[in-house]
Amino acid sequence: MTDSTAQTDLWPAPTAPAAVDATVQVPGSKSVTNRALVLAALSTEPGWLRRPLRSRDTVLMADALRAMGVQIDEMVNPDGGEAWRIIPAGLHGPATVDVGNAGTVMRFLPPVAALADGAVRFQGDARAYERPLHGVIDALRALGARIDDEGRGSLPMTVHGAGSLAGGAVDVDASSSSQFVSALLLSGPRFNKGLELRHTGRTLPSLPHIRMTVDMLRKAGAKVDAPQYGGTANVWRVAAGALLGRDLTVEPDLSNAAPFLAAALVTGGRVTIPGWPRITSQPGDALRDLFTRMGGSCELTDHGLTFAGSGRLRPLVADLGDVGELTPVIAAVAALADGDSELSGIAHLRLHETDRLAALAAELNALGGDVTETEDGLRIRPRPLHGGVFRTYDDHRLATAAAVLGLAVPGIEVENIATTAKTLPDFADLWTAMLARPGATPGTAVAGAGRS
Ligand SMILES: O=C(O)C1=C[C@@H](OP(=O)(O)O)[C@@H](O)[C@H](O)C1
Ligand SMILES: C=C(OP(=O)(O)O)C(=O)O
Repeated sequence: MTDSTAQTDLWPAPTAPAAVDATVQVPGSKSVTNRALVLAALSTEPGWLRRPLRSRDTVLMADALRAMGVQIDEMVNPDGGEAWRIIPAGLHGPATVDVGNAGTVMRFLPPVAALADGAVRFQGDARAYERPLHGVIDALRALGARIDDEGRGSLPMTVHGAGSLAGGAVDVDASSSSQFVSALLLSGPRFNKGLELRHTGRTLPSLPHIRMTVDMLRKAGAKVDAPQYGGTANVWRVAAGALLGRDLTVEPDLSNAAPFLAAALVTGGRVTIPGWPRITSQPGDALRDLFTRMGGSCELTDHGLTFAGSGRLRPLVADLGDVGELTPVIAAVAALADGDSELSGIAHLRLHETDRLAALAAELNALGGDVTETEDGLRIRPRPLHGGVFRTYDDHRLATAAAVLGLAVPGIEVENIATTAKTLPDFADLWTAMLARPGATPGTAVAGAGRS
């Protein structure tokens, strides 16, 4: 959780002047956008991506694919947002890929590079060199790829693509990141023998994200056998075959809806997220259940999701292993609740943008909280909190979690709010606009036993 950012760049988190009453248009899903870009690049024909997320992670993905020969034209979508036209081409090196600190770019693209003709160099932010990649590197080597990582098992590295990859059966321990599985599955149809992937690890985080991968592969025409989730089977099979170009409209990013829904919960207000899908593989859909358990209620209609707080914040005892990326905002709400929370199943968060368990404990405790790390999660005992600097460790979800706390705790200054550009560049403006809504009822109390 090294903090490389100077503390001079501080954003005063606004307190909620009243119960929020707002409609928030949340931009497109990072996970869907970056999967769609990879699948489109591997297709046999051009495709469209409508309302894609434009953020640091997705621009890095698009630029990396362009560096390997894919054409991506950016246009205005007639129904709003942008439309990206993706025109696949023979993938080739030499190329350099900047992964930034995007797990999706650093894990999903090495298999694509193995299919390219030529050398593809991977580099990125300092933190990207610490995040695990061995599952992808070892698997690709077993499937026939040549990779020069100077024995590190992590970035930086060069994939020496041979224009094709044998493929076949491989064992992968993906207990440190589900993205190892998604990465190999996404390129699997283009391997000569397809792919048979057996997960050997004791745990497998973020299953909904793997389900999203399988779902999007099938919609692109791939033949995929997936284990019954929740069962004991652990083998995925992808048949070799062509991927079809699609015309896909990207759903709003439901994980990025978390801070806005949390605002309804914390202020006893109401927030509507238009376009919330009725059926989705996004893990953020679990917020409907999790935040209802924490004291709110929700209604899902054809217009979207309306979530209302009750003025009361209940603690949460939950295994968040499926939905790890929701943890920082949930932890912020839990720190304001009227009882002790226990969040488990999230040891792998130590390997995310920063060590999220250490960072959340340190920053909440610096404001007067009582948070301890457990072997696989956090124990959060609400205490009266006071203002102060909330360090964000270049982690977008630490920054949005701090904004949630700031609604109820005066004087919180968020370091480097601009780090939200990883997945939600408009965050600060959306937040301010949400709080300025004329529908707000002045004088409504803000919930939270933990605030000062
Ligand atoms: O495949 C994806 O799009 C993601 C998978 C998850 O990664 P981990 O399994 O490493 O947690 C998640 O946390 C990340 O934000 C996005
Ligand atoms: C873990 C996350 O990102 P990444 O795709 O970089 O793994 C996240 O967005 O919470």
